[in-house]
Amino acid sequence: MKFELVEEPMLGLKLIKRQCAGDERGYFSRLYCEKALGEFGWPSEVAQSNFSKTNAVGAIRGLHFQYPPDAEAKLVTCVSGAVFDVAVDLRKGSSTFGRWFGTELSAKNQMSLLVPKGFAHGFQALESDSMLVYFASCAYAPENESGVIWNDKDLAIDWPLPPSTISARDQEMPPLKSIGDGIKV
Ligand SMILES: Cc1cn([C@H]2C[C@H](O)[C@@H](COP(=O)(O)OP(=O)(O)O[C@H]3O[C@@H](C)C(=O)[C@@H](O)[C@H]3O)O2)c(=O)[nH]c1=O
Repeated sequence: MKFELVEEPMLGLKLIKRQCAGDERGYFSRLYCEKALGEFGWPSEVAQSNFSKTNAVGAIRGLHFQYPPDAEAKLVTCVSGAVFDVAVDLRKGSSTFGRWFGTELSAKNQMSLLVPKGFAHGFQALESDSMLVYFASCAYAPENESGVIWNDKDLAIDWPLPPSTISARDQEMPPLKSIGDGIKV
């Protein structure tokens, strides 16, 4: 059971569908596979695997990224509920610098988003108690952690729901403009 490429909306940003083997018990699918995902551009080993549960419909987490040398690729999967998952291209010299892509990831649709290094990532919960698992290619490095404000005027992300909960830290994130012409990854 492997993965199918559904869409590559920006270079290296890949929407992937997990193939499932179903039977009377339920189904089986791979969350991560070094060989198969390497073929989709996953850059290295997994340094960290994260899990988050978001209680309230409309809650937003993000947009987050880490500066080099701690830039991370992330493979994001929703294992319960549903989220609107967003990636923003911050790569210096990229023809899609400053563009965002959003898509629904849910336990039902079996999609995962492979977010390459040099992107900011965030999401909005579309259902209560939505749970995400994400693999990261680099460990958490708070000294190199940063972000972009979720409602940045230049980005103009079309969040599907009115925002409900947002952390104090995320409400103080800088604007896209503060990143200048981008991050060299
Ligand atoms: C991300 C992270 C946080 N923490 C700590 C810091 C803090 O005390 C607590 C909660 O952190 P945050 O508020 O940053 O959690 P959260 O807002 O869920 O952060 C996550 O957001 C999404 C959008 C991402 O893309 C992730 O990479 C990550 O940045 O957990 C770690 O110990 N390790 C980690 O890897």
